[in-house]
Amino acid sequence: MEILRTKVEVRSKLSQVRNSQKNIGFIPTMGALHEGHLMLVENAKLNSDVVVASIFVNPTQFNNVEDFEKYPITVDKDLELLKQKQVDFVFIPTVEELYSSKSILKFDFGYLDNTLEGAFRPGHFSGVGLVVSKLLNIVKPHKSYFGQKDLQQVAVIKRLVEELEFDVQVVTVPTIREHDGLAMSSRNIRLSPEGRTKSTILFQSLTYAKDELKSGKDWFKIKEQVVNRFLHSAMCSLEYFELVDTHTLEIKNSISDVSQASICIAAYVEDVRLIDNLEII
Ligand SMILES: Nc1ncnc2c1ncn2[C@@H]1O[C@H](COP(=O)(O)OP(=O)(O)OP(=O)(O)O)[C@@H](O)[C@H]1O
Ligand SMILES: CC(C)(CO)[C@@H](O)C(=O)[O-]
Ligand code: BAL
Repeated sequence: MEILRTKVEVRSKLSQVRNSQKNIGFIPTMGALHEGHLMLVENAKLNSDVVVASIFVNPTQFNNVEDFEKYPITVDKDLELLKQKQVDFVFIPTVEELYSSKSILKFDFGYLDNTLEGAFRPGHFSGVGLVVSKLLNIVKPHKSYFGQKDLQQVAVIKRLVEELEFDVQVVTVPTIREHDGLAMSSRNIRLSPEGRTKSTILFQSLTYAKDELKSGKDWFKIKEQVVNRFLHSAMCSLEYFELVDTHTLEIKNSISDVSQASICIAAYVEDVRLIDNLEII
């Protein structure tokens, strides 16, 4: 496995790969790797000749300074895991390397910027759009892999790729969970043992709502129950709990007029903000 730190190195190594007619699979990450990230790598390994991962905690996508400063960093362990998975190249740029000039470009993803994550994290998707555009332009992969855990991010990136004509296929990989259902996330390691136990409320709320919806219960009643459950749970506070069209992320009040629906949740457990979602149909 080769570690690349500059854009020049990445461009030079990967143009050789492309010239030898090999396919490149790319997994962008912010590090603090877990089984969810490794599943993206495994998918890439199955479908590409050469696998490239990046580790970069992108400052422009953080709307909250404390969240940025507390973002877990475990580079040595990450490199060990990527090596075990036989990743070919890892790109680890510094902030100066990717943002050599202070960016003035902003992305506006319209509706996607004003709902769910967009509404609670102003500027977040603009930062994601910016860094993903940079990474795709530097790595020029044939396929790029993203987790379904960040459902809205997938919608944003698909839109970015479509509108800016990036020549890449966006592949979505299902969410990998802990044994008790908690979606794996780098931020989980910030939870105290008690917070970790309480954090199952997210997945439990999703599965409860899915079962109730399937048995015909009214969405507003289900949502009320979930809101109440959070109000009675010390350490946990709900930010949103919404039924959406899986593709457009449009908010729905029932599953009667959609072909694919998901429930999306964001909640704080202690001071850690967690998100998750579950496909309903
Ligand atoms: N549990 C998971 N299952 C599948 N993919 C995941 C999972 N967690 C993260 N990913 C995907 O891995 C990629 C890199 O994500 P990132 O490095 O932000 O990790 P993360 O665990 O989502 O961290 P956090 O949510 O704390 O920011 C993204 O495409 C993300 O959707
Ligand atoms: C796609 C991404 C690597 C961009 O920084 C990040 O948002 C993430 O890890 O999901
Ligand atoms: N995986 C999402 C990245 C973020 O929370 O900023």
